[in-house]
Amino acid sequence: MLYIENKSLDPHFNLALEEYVIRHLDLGQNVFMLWQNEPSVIIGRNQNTIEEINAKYIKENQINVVRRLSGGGAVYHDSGNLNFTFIMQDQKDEVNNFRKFTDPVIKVLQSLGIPAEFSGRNDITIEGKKFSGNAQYACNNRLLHHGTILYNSDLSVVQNALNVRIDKIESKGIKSVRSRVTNVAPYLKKPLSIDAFKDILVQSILETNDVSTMTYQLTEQDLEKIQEIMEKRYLTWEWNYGESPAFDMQKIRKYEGGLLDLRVQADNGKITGLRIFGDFFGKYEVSELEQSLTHIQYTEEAVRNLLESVELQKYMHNITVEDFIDCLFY
Ligand SMILES: Nc1ncnc2c1ncn2[C@@H]1O[C@H](COP(=O)(O)OC(=O)CCCC[C@@H]2CCSS2)[C@@H](O)[C@H]1O
Repeated sequence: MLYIENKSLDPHFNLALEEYVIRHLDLGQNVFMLWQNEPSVIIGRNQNTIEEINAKYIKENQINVVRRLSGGGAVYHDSGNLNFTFIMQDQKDEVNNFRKFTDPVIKVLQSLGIPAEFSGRNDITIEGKKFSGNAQYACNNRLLHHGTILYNSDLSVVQNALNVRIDKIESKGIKSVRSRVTNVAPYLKKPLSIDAFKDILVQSILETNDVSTMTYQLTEQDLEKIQEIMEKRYLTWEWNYGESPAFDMQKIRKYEGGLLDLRVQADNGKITGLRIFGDFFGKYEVSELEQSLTHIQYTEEAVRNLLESVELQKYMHNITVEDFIDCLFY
């Protein structure tokens, strides 16, 4: 097993690094990595991004939203959350064997006096509260297993960033399990910094006290390729939002000018169908507006541009562009 040290806190870089290692880097050995992100929501491969995030909170708090290659639900990361990744050379038959990868982590925690246990489908918990979610991705006969460890994250943000009014949305995407979460650090008998915890973890996984002899340093060439992957995928709106599966949604809100009721169908990040109801009145048929909004990108910017260009007041005398945007996106 080789260790790749990675100090980046950029989720786009970190997910591109994982992809680079599993798809392109051949070190002739299995690889282990530990990494942290600045505040980010990491969306599962088959999820509907818009459904998983609290868009308003995410914008106000400048939280990144990035989709990963592995399946499963949406999770929140900040620098108090430690991620671990195993990339196995030839592990077809290990797919879905989560315990093989969570057991070594559980062992370390137990050695620190923490009653951690594997639970359910893909979690590690303490006293029934989740602190680690795990997911896998297989490619070219290799297997990537990664998991989170909430060490000393801001748990109030976890709830806020992922908090969505699910009742308003019906989706074909996979919904996250909104389970109760906890940090690890408060359970330690003696306080330990996240860096010290990292050292203990990597030494245990690599079964050595001298990690440096088993550490691979990324080369300039590696970094260039990671940068390429990052730009082609993880920094694009198309990947992070556009990949979302089709969904149907109804949003009803009351504004100063009256009720607004929007029914939206979207696919691949585009609005594919829209009906507008409510107690507004205008000079023109609202179906004209519905048609203009259909087939444009399902982004705040695209919708705002369109609404401003058609003079919304012609169709809905008493509803402002801001009301419409609020109803559709927040
Ligand atoms: N950081 C973190 N760690 C553990 N659990 C979390 C976290 N953030 C949120 N949650 C809780 O888990 C559920 C989602 O659980 P669910 O089981 O739906 O999804 C997962 O666990 C996916 C794990 C992906 C791990 C990858 C490893 C590196 S990149 S991301 C969410 O609604 C919260 O209640």
